[in-house]
Amino acid sequence: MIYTCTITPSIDYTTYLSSFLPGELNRTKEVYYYPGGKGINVSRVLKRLGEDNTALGFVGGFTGEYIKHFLEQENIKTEFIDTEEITRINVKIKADQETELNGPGPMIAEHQQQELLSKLQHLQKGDWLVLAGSLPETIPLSFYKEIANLCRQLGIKIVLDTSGPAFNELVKERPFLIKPNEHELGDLFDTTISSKEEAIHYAKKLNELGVENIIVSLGGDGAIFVSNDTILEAKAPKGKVVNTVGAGDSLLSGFISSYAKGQGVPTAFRYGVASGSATAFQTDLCKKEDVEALIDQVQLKSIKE
Ligand SMILES: Nc1ncnc2c1ncn2[C@@H]1O[C@H](COP(=O)(O)OP(=O)(O)OP(=O)(O)O)[C@@H](O)[C@H]1O
Ligand SMILES: O=P(O)(O)OC[C@@]1(O)O[C@H](CO)[C@@H](O)[C@@H]1O
Repeated sequence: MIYTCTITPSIDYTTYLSSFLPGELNRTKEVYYYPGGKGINVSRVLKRLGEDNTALGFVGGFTGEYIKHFLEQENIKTEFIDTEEITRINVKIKADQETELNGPGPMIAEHQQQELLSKLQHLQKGDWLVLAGSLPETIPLSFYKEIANLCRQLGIKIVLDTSGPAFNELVKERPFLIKPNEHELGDLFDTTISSKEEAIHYAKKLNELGVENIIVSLGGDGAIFVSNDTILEAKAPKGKVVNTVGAGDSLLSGFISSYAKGQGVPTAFRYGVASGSATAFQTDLCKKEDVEALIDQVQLKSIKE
């Protein structure tokens, strides 16, 4: 079974305008209220690609209820822990540029952290745990390490798509797979990544530190895959970009859904990149048929060191 865990979910209030003027009253006609947060996006895309999964994490208030209800409507199993705080609403403004306003994560009390650990103790050998989205600094780093240790003891594949100080610590715990974008990869090494060669160089360093598989997403330029014995470059399909929110989460979901079925890395990576682009080309997250329509347009190249 695949589990996702979103410590900081959101409702993504997504609106489209022909132009956005900061400091002015902007009236908008096209709005969407999507359940969001990276792990939740991964759950939604996995389900659309045919993978049953369970969404874990913390939600609260009327926004939390909305998220639970939305996911249940999509037949996604949820086992959220209730917070006393209202789950944040993130604002995504799509005009000539994409502007995002993400709220802070919730305060998670000690007993709520323990509740999550107890749920994780029921995972079985061979299960996957995708820990995705920002990790609040109000939770001690030791908690995230406890999660990683538990997964190692239980034989669970841990996948990380996160950022910040907790991410810096968690990469040392030898996760199975991580998916930074080029900025997040740069932040890990206190540097700026400005070329594919640099992305490969730093991804290799992570591999040497014990991360088994690294996917570096490069937006419209596609992505890089690095493991012990493989370096792949994938060029993304070209198309009209509508909303890139969740494109990285879709890339991860596509990769996991294919890999978990026993398909090899090149097939899974190609499927992942097609999923990321399929999401970028529409308002909501991609569906299976959108991904399959793009597969043949993903150009894969093996890179020799
Ligand atoms: N402009 C684009 N054109 C085509 N494909 C795109 C574009 N932007 C993103 N993608 C696809 O989505 C994948 C992930 O994109 P990106 O690197 O922007 O992820 P991210 O920064 O993690 O995004 P997010 O955090 O919003 O999920 C890319 O590898 C690519 O396949
Ligand atoms: O604030 P975080 O947790 O870093 O990112 C949250 C978020 O921007 O990421 C998702 C897209 O990847 C959105 O659904 C959500 O609003």
